[in-house]
Amino acid sequence: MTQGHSTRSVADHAALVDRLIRTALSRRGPDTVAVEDAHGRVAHTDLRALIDVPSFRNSQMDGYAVDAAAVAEVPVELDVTGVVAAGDDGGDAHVPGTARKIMTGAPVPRGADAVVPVEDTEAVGGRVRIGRSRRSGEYVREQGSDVRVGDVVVPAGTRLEARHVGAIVAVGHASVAVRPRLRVAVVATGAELVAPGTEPGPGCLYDSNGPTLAAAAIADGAEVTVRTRSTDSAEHFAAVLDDALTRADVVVTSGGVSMGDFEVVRDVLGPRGGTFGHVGMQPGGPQGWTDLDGTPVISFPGNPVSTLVSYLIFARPVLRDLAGLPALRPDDAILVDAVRSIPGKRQFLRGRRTPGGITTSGPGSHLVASLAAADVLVDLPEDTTEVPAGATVRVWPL
Ligand SMILES: Nc1nc2c(c(=O)[nH]1)N[C@H]1C(S)=C(S)[C@@H](COP(=O)(O)OP(=O)(O)OC[C@H]3O[C@@H](n4cnc5c(N)ncnc54)[C@H](O)[C@@H]3O)O[C@H]1N2
Ligand code: MOO
Repeated sequence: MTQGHSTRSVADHAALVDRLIRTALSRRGPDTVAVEDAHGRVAHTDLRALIDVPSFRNSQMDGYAVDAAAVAEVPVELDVTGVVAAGDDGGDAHVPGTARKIMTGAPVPRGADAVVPVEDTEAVGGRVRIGRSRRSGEYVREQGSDVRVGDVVVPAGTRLEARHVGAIVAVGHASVAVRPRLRVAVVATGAELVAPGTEPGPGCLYDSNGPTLAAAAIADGAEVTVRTRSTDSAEHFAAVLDDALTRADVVVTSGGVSMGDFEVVRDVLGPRGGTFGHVGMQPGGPQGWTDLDGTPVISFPGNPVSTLVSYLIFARPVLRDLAGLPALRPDDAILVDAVRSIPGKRQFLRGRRTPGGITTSGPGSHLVASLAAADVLVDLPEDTTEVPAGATVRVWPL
């Protein structure tokens, strides 16, 4: 990608960013975390059962443990030989032709093979009248009927949701090996930028790209370990960058990549092996990337819409995949009004779903409030120049 000459395709640049970020993360080994901290992490290996579940035969109902043969003919009255509660051991073996009161989850006494729910019984002194017959196995949860020792309970690569955490605890794990979480440094550049909550001087504005990129990376499962700003001084940017490199697997920068006199990102990273040029899209044309001894620096253009669209197209898919989050898929939708597109560039318009179809906002890359009002990106292919009202277009969720 040579400045001003060649233009890379969106797909080529996306593949490059994907490879750089995956390679960077692959240098880190798995983390081991307590099961309490495993939610939202991604299983590094297949998680197998360390014990059978259930680990002992137990009752599915509050009722009476019996041998099915004793209740084949009903009604019948049986002697009650005791009570088994959850947490008890199974007690003495069952004597055929008797009943033992039993609670849900309590071990079924050896020799008993069915449970009659309490609703179908009536206590009569020290005996119980059984009003309904039950077959062998009814309301008995057999050992290993859910999972057996050694079975895979959660495959490698699964993002651990509440249900997975419950299952891995139930099968005996106290800690779990998970993929490392991608550590992202966000560096916004520009002499004009001020922190939220401070008074912008003349010509200055709030740094909205830094918080945008950090929020987006967190939403896509990464850990944002550095959030910082640099002026357009090469010394300042180099110092900020060198610090970020010690704390992150990937550095994302915004601004300073186009053709002005103060393009600090390009000026500092170009001599360190960076590549800066154009990708055939709008917004987000100017892009850069640098491999700093295995830590990729992905450089997005500074316009707020360009920064976020660049992130969504180039970084979001790989971040979501590394975090075990499902890939976002495009839909087809109807355009309310006709739109134009720049020939030779893939265009991403900001759109909003309405009952009548997708409405679009202006194409300007500074329209940060219109961006907030949008909920889809309308994806127009390179060869499109005009799309009439009522046409079907491809839209991505924002
Ligand atoms: N002669 C040319 N000029 C420009 C070209 C070009 O090809 N030739 N490309 C234009 C396009 S497209 C874009 S996009 C921008 C990209 O410029 P930079 O990446 O160098 O970004 P800056 O100049 O630093 O800033 C652009 C714009 O965005 C505002 N900005 C920057 N950072 C932030 C931030 N963190 N939060 C909020 N707003 C930010 C900045 O104030 C500028 O208005 O270049 C065009 N020019
Ligand atoms: O590509 Mo710039 O990103 O059009 O505004």
